[in-house]
Amino acid sequence: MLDVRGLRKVYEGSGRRVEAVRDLTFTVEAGELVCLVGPSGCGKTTLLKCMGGLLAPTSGEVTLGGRKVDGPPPGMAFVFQEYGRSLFPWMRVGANVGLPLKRKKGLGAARRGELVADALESVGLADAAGAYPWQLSGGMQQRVAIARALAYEPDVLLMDEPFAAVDAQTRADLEDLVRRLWQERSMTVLFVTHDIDEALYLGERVIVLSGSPTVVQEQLEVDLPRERDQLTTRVAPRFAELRTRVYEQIQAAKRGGATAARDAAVDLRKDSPPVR
Ligand SMILES: Nc1ncnc2c1ncn2[C@@H]1O[C@H](COP(=O)(O)OP(=O)(O)OP(=O)(O)O)[C@@H](O)[C@H]1O
Repeated sequence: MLDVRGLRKVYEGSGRRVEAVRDLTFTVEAGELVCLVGPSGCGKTTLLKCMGGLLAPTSGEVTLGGRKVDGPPPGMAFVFQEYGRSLFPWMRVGANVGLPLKRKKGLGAARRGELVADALESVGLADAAGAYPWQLSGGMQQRVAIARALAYEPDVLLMDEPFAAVDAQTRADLEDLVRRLWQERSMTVLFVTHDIDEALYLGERVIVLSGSPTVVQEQLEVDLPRERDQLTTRVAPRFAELRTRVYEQIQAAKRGGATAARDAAVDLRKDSPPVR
């Protein structure tokens, strides 16, 4: 459904040339929850911006439901890392959440109000509509950002390291929130993180990226039970095996770039879960 083919992105300008993404090809099926994990600076944000039509690739293409993405597609919503910057401080929470709905044609004020209330309810902030973002904690502000994406009723939700700036306890709660919302709302979710444990806890599939210039190093199915729990899932022997495997891949990528990483992938595949 969401297809990335031969995606390459080179930044040029100010006497600097950076090949951020070299050659990325993968597919995310409708209704999947896929995590992308890779070392810092490997081009994860660049990739998401290209997927969301916010940045034009140098070559290759992204298609959504067979249509080429060349601007933000209807039905796609984003949640970024910097919740502090993504919410307008002079608008109340309800107005922030309702803002993108103005892009949806033919939506009356009453329906907009329902969608906002429903989204805030979904993230446990039903009573916060009248507050200003700066009156809320960091974790609550990130919930507001998630509610704003949900109110839009997206088919596809792109999340770019959304929990990097919150404390560990809040992060665990927000991870559980994402899994619950994904199950309840049947959305396609693509979640970018540099945190291996987070990728494995959340994802049904994990795509491991190499260091920059980036290629897809490996994709693995997360064959953990669908019902996950912060206590039991993270200490399961299978979770530890998967974590070791992804960690090895990322280390190989850092040591020797994409080629060494692909060699490591071949070794690891001998006793591995299904790889697409
Ligand atoms: N607008 C830009 N102009 C020039 N170079 C850029 C631009 N944006 C990103 N880059 C470069 O592209 C590379 C990938 O950056 P990107 O932010 O996509 O990586 P990332 O994996 O999201 O990083 P991190 O994990 O640290 O957030 C980096 O070398 C970065 O300096």
